[in-house]
Amino acid sequence: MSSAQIKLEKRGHTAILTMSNPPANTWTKETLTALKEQVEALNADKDIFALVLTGEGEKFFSAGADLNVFASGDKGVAAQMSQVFGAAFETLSDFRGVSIAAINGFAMGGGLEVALACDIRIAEEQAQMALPEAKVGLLPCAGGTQNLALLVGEGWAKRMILCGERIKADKAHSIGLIEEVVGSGESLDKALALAEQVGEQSPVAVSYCKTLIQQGRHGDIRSALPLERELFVKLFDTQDQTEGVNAFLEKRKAKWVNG
Ligand SMILES: C/C=C/C(=O)SCCNC(=O)CCNC(=O)[C@H](O)C(C)(C)COP(=O)(O)OP(=O)(O)OC[C@H]1O[C@@H](n2cnc3c(N)ncnc32)[C@H](O)[C@@H]1OP(=O)(O)O
Repeated sequence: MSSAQIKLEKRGHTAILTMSNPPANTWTKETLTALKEQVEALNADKDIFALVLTGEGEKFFSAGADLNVFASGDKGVAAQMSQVFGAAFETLSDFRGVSIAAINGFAMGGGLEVALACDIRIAEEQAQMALPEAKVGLLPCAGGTQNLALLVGEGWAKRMILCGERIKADKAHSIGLIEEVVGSGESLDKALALAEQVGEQSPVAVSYCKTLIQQGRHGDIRSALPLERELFVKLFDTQDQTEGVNAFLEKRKAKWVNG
């Protein structure tokens, strides 16, 4: 199910979602709803283990919310948009497989927040990132104030959010905002290679591990540690558990059924 503004391509066990809303791949109610629906459909597709999110064109990953939407100063629009942003990006965060942002250009505001909702971020050397909402009298309402600080610490999060500092890919890498910098035009290939690596792991085990990491992030270690033990045992209800161990012992590649 492809949509005009969030294009979908499947390659093996990986889905590529391309934000396509020229000129700057901005977010509107429609593009956010399309993203949410695409991720929900991928979540239900047992053959998909990873998704890669990128932007169409060479200049923009995404410049964030379409600022035309907020020009009238309508509070009802603000309430609706913040809900739609939250629903879309939380659905992405909760994707059962691994999500990888291939940042191919400017990632600004909600364009960086969507990358923060992914599990892994790879950026091209020319990419630039910012949460510049306050510069236009707004604030990051799609997870940015929380997720950025969790990744890079409060100091850099404050520089980026309170001072509006825009950073380049090499700086983003040095502060831990992205995991890798690649050459211009190479982010999609790199993300696909990582997604292929994901496909070598048991998808159920990956999904449980992700749940546990999220639990540690949003909850506390006292509830995450017993859950770790519980999900470890629960893996033994799956075919993939016996398949994984026996494939190793028989010196062959595992064939996952995602169950
Ligand atoms: C909860 C979430 C909230 C938010 O996300 S609020 C929005 C946060 N994002 C921003 O503030 C970024 C705004 N954009 C920019 O600052 C600049 O762009 C860039 C620095 C990223 C690039 O600058 P340059 O290279 O000079 O390109 P250009 O001419 O500004 O952009 C090309 C076309 O794209 C339109 N555009 C860019 N960003 C947005 C946007 N966020 N909303 C609406 N339009 C946007 C421009 O206006 C222009 O259009 P035309 O060619 O018709 O003049």
